Amino acid sequence: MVSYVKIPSHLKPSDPQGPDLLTQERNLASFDVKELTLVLYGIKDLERYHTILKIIENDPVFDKSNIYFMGRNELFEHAIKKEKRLVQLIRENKWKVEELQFAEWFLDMPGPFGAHRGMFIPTLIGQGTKEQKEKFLVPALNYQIIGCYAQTELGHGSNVKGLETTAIYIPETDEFEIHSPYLTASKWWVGGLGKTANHAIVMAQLISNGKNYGPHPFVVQIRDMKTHLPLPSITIGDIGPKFGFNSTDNGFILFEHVRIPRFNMLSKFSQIKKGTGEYINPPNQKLSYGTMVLVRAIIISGVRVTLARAATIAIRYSAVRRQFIDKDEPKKLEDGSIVETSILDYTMQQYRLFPVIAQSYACFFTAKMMVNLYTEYTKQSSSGDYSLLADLHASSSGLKSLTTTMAVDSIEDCRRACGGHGYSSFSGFVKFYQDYLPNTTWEGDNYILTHQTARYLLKTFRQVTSHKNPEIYASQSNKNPTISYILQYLNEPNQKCTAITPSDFNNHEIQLRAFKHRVAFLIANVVDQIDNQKKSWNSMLVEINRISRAHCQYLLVQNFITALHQPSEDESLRMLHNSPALKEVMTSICNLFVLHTMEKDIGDFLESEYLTTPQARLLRIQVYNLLKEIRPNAVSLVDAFLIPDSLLCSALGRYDGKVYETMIDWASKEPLNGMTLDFNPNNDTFIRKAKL
Ligand SMILES: CCCCCCCCCCCCCC(=O)SCCNC(=O)CCNC(=O)[C@H](O)C(C)(C)COP(=O)(O)OP(=O)(O)OC[C@H]1O[C@@H](n2cnc3c(N)ncnc32)[C@H](O)[C@@H]1OP(=O)(O)O
Ligand SMILES: Cc1cc2nc3c(=O)[nH]c(=O)nc-3n(C[C@H](O)[C@H](O)[C@H](O)COP(=O)(O)OP(=O)(O)OC[C@H]3O[C@@H](n4cnc5c(N)ncnc54)[C@H](O)[C@@H]3O)c2cc1C
Repeated sequence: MVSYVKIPSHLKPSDPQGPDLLTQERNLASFDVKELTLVLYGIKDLERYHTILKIIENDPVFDKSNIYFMGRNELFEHAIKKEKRLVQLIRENKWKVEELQFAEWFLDMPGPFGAHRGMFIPTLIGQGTKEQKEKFLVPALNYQIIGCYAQTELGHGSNVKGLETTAIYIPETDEFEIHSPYLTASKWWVGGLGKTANHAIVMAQLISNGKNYGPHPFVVQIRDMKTHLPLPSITIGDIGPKFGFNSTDNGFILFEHVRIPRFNMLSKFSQIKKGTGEYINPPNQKLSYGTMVLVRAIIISGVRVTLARAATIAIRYSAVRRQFIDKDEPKKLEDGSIVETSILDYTMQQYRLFPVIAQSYACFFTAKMMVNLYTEYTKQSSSGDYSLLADLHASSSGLKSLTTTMAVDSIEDCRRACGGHGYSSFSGFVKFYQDYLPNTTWEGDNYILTHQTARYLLKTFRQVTSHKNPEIYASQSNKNPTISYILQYLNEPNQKCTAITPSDFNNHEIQLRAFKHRVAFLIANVVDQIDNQKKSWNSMLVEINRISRAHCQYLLVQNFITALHQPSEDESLRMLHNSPALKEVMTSICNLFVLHTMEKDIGDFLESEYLTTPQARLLRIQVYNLLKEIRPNAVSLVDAFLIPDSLLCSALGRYDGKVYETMIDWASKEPLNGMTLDFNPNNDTFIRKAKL
């Protein structure tokens, strides 16, 4: 890229230690960073990581050096080129999902084929029959057709049952007629629809013989395969500029009595019989919502790397950045000179940032749990057993809500912790934050999703308590954490925390009891208000949100603690258990995650009377103790995430710590610097290109 400003060559580094500060930090580590990286990725995935990264970093099409200077059209064009190149690479290297996941992560650009891979293909796999897979999935996998997932409408997104697009069965021609009766029925927000896709999975109200059977998925060809123009009676457009995600063409579409063959209704679970229009019920009414459950689980699995990325930038920058001389503990160099303090040494900075590292590790263990639960569900459902669906839906909804909210809050916390430079695009936070933000809204608004989890929790509580002998559920409590904590609460509703010193709060049994007691207490309270005090659902929504959050925080805590203690067949966990140094640092991180989470929601723990006010003070002291304990390992803990510089795309978070050199180098490439100002105030075109 062209540099428009010549930087004077006489400049000496004002901080002689400069980037070496990171080396010094790295020397403080109490554990082997490579070993921890191996735990996080596993041997096979780490090999994949390096292979794919090399390919991506060496390909000029994926070059990101210009990315912060691009406008919408340029971004979109760039994204299309990347997508095409990615497809070539998939073909050339025969990449499978495992490789593709790394490639998409490293590319770090929401692209117009994202919904094709992330929504269209999974829906065909999950909801199509064998014949439908042959017709649609095979060409989709070969990129001969490009699809999108058109569910949300201008007027309805969260309320899927309220969608207005209709699919009416016409027995005479054995077709469905897809129609948008109102403006509000216009499909809206659909990724890849605006300019790219030629097929769509359209969620529409299925109507046969005058009866409405609710939303079902239909495959609709929307553009001509040769001209790429919208097919007759179909209106398509891009929805316009957005908060972020501008490299993707989110679109809208309206249908005017568009006919499609009956074959195009995805019919793995429910069908319409030819001619009679008879509806065949699915084994479970919610199976047509299957894609949402899968994608929520995938989103949860991705949170850990989002948090890791934010923490990496903020921690490295905080180690390099110095402000003020700490009067009580001035920082001395070997030659005795006093230098300003690294901002990472300020306890407030640690309090803001170390919990983000801890959240990332916590999400790592819960992602494993989510993948296991989803795999188990897939296994059982393939033989017709859908009994795990309710559990899966409840935990994936609540965890998607909790973890993505945590992620966006933490990205912003990390950005602010970088001061003024955090506001520059060069920090690596701006586009990252903008593109990540929709995760709190898509695949279910984060507040709406907590209703689903709470529904399940209340139902389980009522089931257990209404039984004459609640102990009947004891045999299920091993597998079902909700039943386990409800039973514990019913047996001992007045449990008290036994901690008498700050370090007692490191006891994992005390921690687990605190979370279990708190959530069961809150659920019991909501059940009482709804069932006995006859409060309406709406009047309880704040509490509904609170119990979902409390339940999911408990899951994160439980998964972390279990991972540290329980013998496991899992390769990563075995490596962790076999290394005392790793176990020690992970235990500190786990304690920080648990106690910081408690401290943030201390009101709940006091209200449930598990904690006393003096104990709440002790807990806070233990949080401060943990910050001190973790401080020497902070940089190494983020290094272990192994987020490559090419992905971070950050002047602040670079591995080598050359923050200031990069800031001015990138600033010199700002295209505005290649223009001169015309000072004539009467001239409208006051900016013109410089002759460089
Ligand atoms: C390689 C891959 C890469 C992937 C990259 C990812 C990129 C991603 C890019 C993403 C791009 C963005 C793409 C996009 O954004 S695509 C659009 C996504 N849209 C949404 O997520 C909409 C959110 N809304 C809903 O899901 C529903 O309308 C809700 C759930 C709110 C209500 O629904 P409804 O009003 O119908 O139900 P009800 O509340 O009366 O409850 C009735 C019963 O049903 C049960 N129930 C409800 N739902 C489910 C379910 N799903 N599975 C199993 N069960 C379910 C429920 O527990 C209850 O059970 P019970 O209590 O009666 O027993
Ligand atoms: C970048 C991006 C990409 C997207 N891609 C796709 C796509 O490819 N395909 C697709 O189909 N959709 C897509 N979506 C749409 C997305 O799934 C919806 O926006 C999302 O499901 C939320 O629905 P909504 O917009 O109708 O919000 P609304 O439901 O209108 O929510 C607005 C507010 O009202 C509150 N609210 C609503 N109902 C209740 C209630 N009952 N109780 C309490 N509070 C309530 C919500 O909490 C929220 O705060 C995308 C969205 C974005 C931002």
